[in-house]
Amino acid sequence: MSRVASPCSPRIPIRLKFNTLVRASSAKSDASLAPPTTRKPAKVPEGTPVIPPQDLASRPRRNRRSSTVRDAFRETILTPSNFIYPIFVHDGDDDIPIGSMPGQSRLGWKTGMINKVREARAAGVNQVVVFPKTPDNLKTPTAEECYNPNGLAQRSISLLKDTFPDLEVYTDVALDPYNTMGHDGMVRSDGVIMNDETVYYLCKQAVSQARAGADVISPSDMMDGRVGAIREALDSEGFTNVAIMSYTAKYNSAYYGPFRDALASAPRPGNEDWKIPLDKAEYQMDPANFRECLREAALDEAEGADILMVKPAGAYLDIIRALKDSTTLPISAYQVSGEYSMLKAAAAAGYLNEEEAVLESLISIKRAGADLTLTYYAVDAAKWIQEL
Ligand SMILES: NCc1[nH]cc(CCC(=O)O)c1CC(=O)O
Ligand SMILES: [Mg+2]
Repeated sequence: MSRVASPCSPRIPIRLKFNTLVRASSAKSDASLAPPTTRKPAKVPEGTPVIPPQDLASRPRRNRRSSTVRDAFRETILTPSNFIYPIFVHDGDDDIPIGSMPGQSRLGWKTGMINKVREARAAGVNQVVVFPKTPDNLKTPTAEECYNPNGLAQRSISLLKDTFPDLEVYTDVALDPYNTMGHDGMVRSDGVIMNDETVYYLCKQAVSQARAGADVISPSDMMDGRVGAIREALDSEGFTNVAIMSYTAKYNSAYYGPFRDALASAPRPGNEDWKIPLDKAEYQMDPANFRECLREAALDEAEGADILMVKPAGAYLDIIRALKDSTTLPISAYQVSGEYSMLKAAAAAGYLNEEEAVLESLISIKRAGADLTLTYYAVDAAKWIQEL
């Protein structure tokens, strides 16, 4: 009995010869299309058509046929040591749930923060990034509170390092949590966000965080030249071991909404006298653009960044892959508040299996090239991974 050639896969002569021999000696009926085996034959549903097998040299499904085989060939494995957990702190005692981010709270900077970090460490997550919620009365147009040695961020960093010396503490460098106008930089009356004046304060902010014990300074502001300026400021103060994780390709994204809610840091409307842009398009990147990410990456690398970040993550996997291929520096990606809240909302509505969808999103980010992932799911995901 001769086999039916598949129209798209040419016959391979050697296979045909072997096949013909086998068929010639044993083929008698349709039943012989099943391979000879001493194992009990599996049943097929009634109505299954009896057809000769396709003549395929390659059947990718062979490498997916059992969980042992799938485990053996899995390229991307999540580990909690790649996660960075972003925490929000406030200058009070109680933890205050964040409405737009179910499951996340503004933690009391003492007890709540320490308890949460202890829980994260128990799950294997030993890296955090700290975001302070500045009380309104401490905000100014030029954001001096950002480098207050006794500010909330500085106190929180200190307490974390005193309590957990081996915890890797990342800090946020930008003016928006301290700026009355809700921008990452200082705003001029014509609505221009001033670059170099802002960088001067970012350097003071970075040094104050290093003095408090920070391990990694993370500028999230997107001002030009800030990585080099911060590197120089840190070095000149003796902090040559403090690293910089630059928000290199940070896009002007709607997915930051819940975060701005959490910190009450959204841009405020201005007036005739003082124009305040209601978005961050002047400094964050246009989501429509790709090539700019390579330019930003080359600059940050030349200026001395230790880690390059892409943000957001899920909708920017092409950017993660491009940076990964353009540098030998480690790449991080930030699964931002909006990505978290979308997954939470869909899970709460019963539209998605939360654990499966979240782990898939994190695998995809890592597969795209992220060495580190900042995610509000860090602790949950670490626990799920341990249970797998
Ligand atoms: N410097 C601001 C900053 N740092 C981190 C985030 C967003 C993080 C998130 O959405 O989870 C933002 C928001 C923004 O740029 O407006
Ligand atoms: Mg830049």
